[in-house]
Amino acid sequence: MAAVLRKLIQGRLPALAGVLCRRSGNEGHLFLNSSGSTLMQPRCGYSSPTESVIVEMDKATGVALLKLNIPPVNSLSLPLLTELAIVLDKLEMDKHCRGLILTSAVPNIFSAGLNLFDMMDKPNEHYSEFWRAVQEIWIKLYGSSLANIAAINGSSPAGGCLLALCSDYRIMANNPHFTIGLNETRLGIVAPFWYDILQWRVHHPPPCLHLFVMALVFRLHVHHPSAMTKVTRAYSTELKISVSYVKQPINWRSHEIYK
Ligand SMILES: CCCCC/C=C\C/C=C\CCC/C=C/C(=O)SCCNC(=O)CCNC(=O)[C@H](O)C(C)(C)COP(=O)(O)OP(=O)(O)OC[C@H]1O[C@@H](n2cnc3c(N)ncnc32)[C@H](O)[C@@H]1OP(=O)(O)O
Repeated sequence: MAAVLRKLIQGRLPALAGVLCRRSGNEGHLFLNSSGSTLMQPRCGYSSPTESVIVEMDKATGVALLKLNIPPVNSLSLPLLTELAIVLDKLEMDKHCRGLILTSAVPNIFSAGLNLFDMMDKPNEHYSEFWRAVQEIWIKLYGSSLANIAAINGSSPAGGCLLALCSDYRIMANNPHFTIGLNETRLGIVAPFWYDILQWRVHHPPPCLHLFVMALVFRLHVHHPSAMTKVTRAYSTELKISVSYVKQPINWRSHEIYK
């Protein structure tokens, strides 16, 4: 398992899509266009520079690979947040989808955080709309019923880091040039109180979560699918417990865990 994770974080994340497609046989690529509708693409490897969120769905595993695709730095602009929200809604409603991996199609950058130009020289209505969109992504990702992993394949400052924190689990490429953290505090931008929830969860991961995520990653990479079936059977109880742990209620402050 350590070897699998090492592969993942040594810059091979983009290859994951290929792995998923080769494995599934009946794969499709789901793209969101600017009007919010999705287009199925029958081929693996297709890419369009105009699509801001690329979704590659592996029907065999029920895992969707989401790639942020707004060069140069995947900054979280209002249009990107809106498109991402639509994609998350669609996946949430897709009964075949069991999990998602959030990553980037832009080399060396996961996300540069909130789009700075959405936070300056705009009317107040824009700020309200923008902030609502930021909170919506948090609620959709953190509150999702799908298992979700952030595959951080590049730098991820500020809101990019927060975006990754919304996921159940994070794997970051081991590259000394990739940075992550809340650099925006230097500008006086302070994350709101609900950021505590994410921070707390990262520092106190439920023990079973590791097993659950390891199983998911293993499922994606293993060359013999039957091996995974055995693992799933052997650890079925742990997996059930994991799933119940993964999605802590958002109003978790009342949860015993916080007392
Ligand atoms: C959605 C979140 C949900 C979870 C929410 C949970 C809690 C949230 C609570 C609060 C959120 C508030 C806190 C967050 C605040 C922010 O995110 S503020 C944004 C702060 N971001 C930054 O400071 C990033 C600054 N950028 C960099 O450090 C670097 O650009 C880089 C990302 C490391 C990439 O470096 P490099 O490859 O060298 O590229 P360049 O620096 O040359 O940049 C290329 C062009 O991209 C423009 N750009 C960079 N960052 C942004 C940005 N954030 N917004 C808009 N544009 C950006 C940069 O200006 C360059 O443009 P030009 O080529 O010069 O035109």
